[in-house]
Amino acid sequence: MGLKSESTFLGDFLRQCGGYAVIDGGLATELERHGADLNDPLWSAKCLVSSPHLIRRVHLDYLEAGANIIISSSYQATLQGFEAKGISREEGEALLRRSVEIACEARNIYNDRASKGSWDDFDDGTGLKRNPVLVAASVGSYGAYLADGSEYSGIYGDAITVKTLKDFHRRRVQVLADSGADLIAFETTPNKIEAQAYAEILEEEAINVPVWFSFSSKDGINVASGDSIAECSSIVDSCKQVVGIGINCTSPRYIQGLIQSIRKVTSKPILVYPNNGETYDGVKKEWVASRGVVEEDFVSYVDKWCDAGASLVGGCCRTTPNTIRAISKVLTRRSHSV
Ligand code: MET
Ligand SMILES: [Zn+2]
Repeated sequence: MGLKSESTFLGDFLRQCGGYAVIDGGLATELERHGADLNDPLWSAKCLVSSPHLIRRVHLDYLEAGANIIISSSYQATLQGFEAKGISREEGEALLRRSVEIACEARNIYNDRASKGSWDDFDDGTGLKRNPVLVAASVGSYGAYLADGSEYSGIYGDAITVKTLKDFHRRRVQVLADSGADLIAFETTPNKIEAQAYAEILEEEAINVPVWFSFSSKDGINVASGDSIAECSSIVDSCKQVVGIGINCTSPRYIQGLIQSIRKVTSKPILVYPNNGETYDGVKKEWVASRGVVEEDFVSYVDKWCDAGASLVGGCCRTTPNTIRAISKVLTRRSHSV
């Protein structure tokens, strides 16, 4: 894909979707809901080895719920994490590619079913029998690899620099760029040095697939580490490969203000896929429900996020196909009134 097409890539896709696109919901937490035990440093990537059929099934559930973009199971799949498990470099790279293949298989099954017309209720009145679908290859942050919840603190310690982060991420980004995915999704980025590291890799490796960046926040003002969301967004906005910027795995109640801050520094599409408002306890390795929002509340935010400037909306941890179905309804209604 040439660079010129990258500049219109997401805009063209959004037009095809009617103005708004639906991102899928939590992958790892949905795998757990289906019985997978992800208490492991590889988290959802553990299923790449043990139960790829379950990953495909969850992707398919999200497509059937209306998702236009499904995100691969490579979030916590790192060559370093695989090596710690005795998985060789070559096998690790094959597993990264496999995560994208599984998502593509789910898309094929979905397209096939749709073309056979087995979902009669799917025609939304536009004559479109099925949703256009992109596969995004997930890249989780260095904090995700640490598997201690530090993608929500962004505090990596003094020993971690832009250089060490580049060394950490470079090969995985190259492999995923060549995996056949439509785009790369840098997810849950918690600080400025990691945004900088990714941006430099994109430039140095002349990565030629579109990418999006999403940051995590725990106060609705800054990214998780306390670095300015405007500054982080500006850094990535200047990369030619970047087709969208946004927020994921952050409480719904913080999203609107963050969209407004991002909008001030970019004209690129804004994407949001919040979690359900619970917080992750990295020590106990569990989600704490205290301030979670119920599904109806989550969905009641969607119009506000779109009014503030978001055009891609989905869910992150602890959201489900039901959440995505409800988001899809809101966005379909908005698309028809554009
Ligand atoms: N795409 C990833 C997932 O849904 C994002 C996880 S954020 C901690 O599993
Ligand atoms: Zn999440």
